[in-house]
Amino acid sequence: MQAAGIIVYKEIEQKVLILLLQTSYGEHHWTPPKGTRSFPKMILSPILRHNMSYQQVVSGFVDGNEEPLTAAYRETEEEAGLRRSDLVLHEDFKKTLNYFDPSKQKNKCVIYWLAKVASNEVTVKLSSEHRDFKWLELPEACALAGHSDMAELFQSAADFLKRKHESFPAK
Ligand SMILES: Nc1ncnc2c1ncn2[C@@H]1O[C@H](COP(=O)(O)OP(=O)(O)OP(=O)(O)OP(=O)(O)OC[C@H]2O[C@@H](n3cnc4c(N)ncnc43)[C@H](O)[C@@H]2O)[C@@H](O)[C@H]1O
Repeated sequence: MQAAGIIVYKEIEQKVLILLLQTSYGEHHWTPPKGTRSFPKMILSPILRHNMSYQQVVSGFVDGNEEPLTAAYRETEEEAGLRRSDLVLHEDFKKTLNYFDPSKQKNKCVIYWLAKVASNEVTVKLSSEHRDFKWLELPEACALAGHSDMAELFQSAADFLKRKHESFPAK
């Protein structure tokens, strides 16, 4: 099972705050916006949100896979209400998590990108799949996500940003 998502963050007073969403189902766990490239979403979402014709969508589906980054953007918009234009993507950050999903009894592979909000004024709008969201500093985000591989991912994102800031020092 393949999924894709985006670690969305904002910077306030030189603090990096990571966006986590809490599911409204199951164990109510917290993750960044992400999701599986599922058939119903692929069919309905472009039709409803992007005015694509049914034929365009079906031919895209039959032709192969939705690009993982496209899926990551789509999931972020569906789950958090943040559009592509609300985000500034770090194209050189891309990491994969592999784990066993106990609820679906399947191995899962999730590709994550990293993006900063274009403006700190953006508003998160949840879908019915989530019941809460938080912007958290690294230690709190790691604790709430609750999985060591996710904590390592957040840490590698923080290290990546630190290196970037160091290579572009403030004047
Ligand atoms: N328990 C449930 N009850 C009812 N409906 C449910 C359900 N679980 C999923 N659904 C349905 O599935 C839909 C969403 O499915 P998807 O469209 O597949 O979206 P997703 O965000 O990838 O799903 P999910 O929350 O299951 O995945 P995650 O990997 O975080 O989490 C999957 C599992 O892996 C664990 N996990 C998450 N991240 C992990 C990590 N980094 N390492 C190890 N385990 C991790 C989580 O704790 C969780 O147990 C929902 O709309 C809902 O209808």
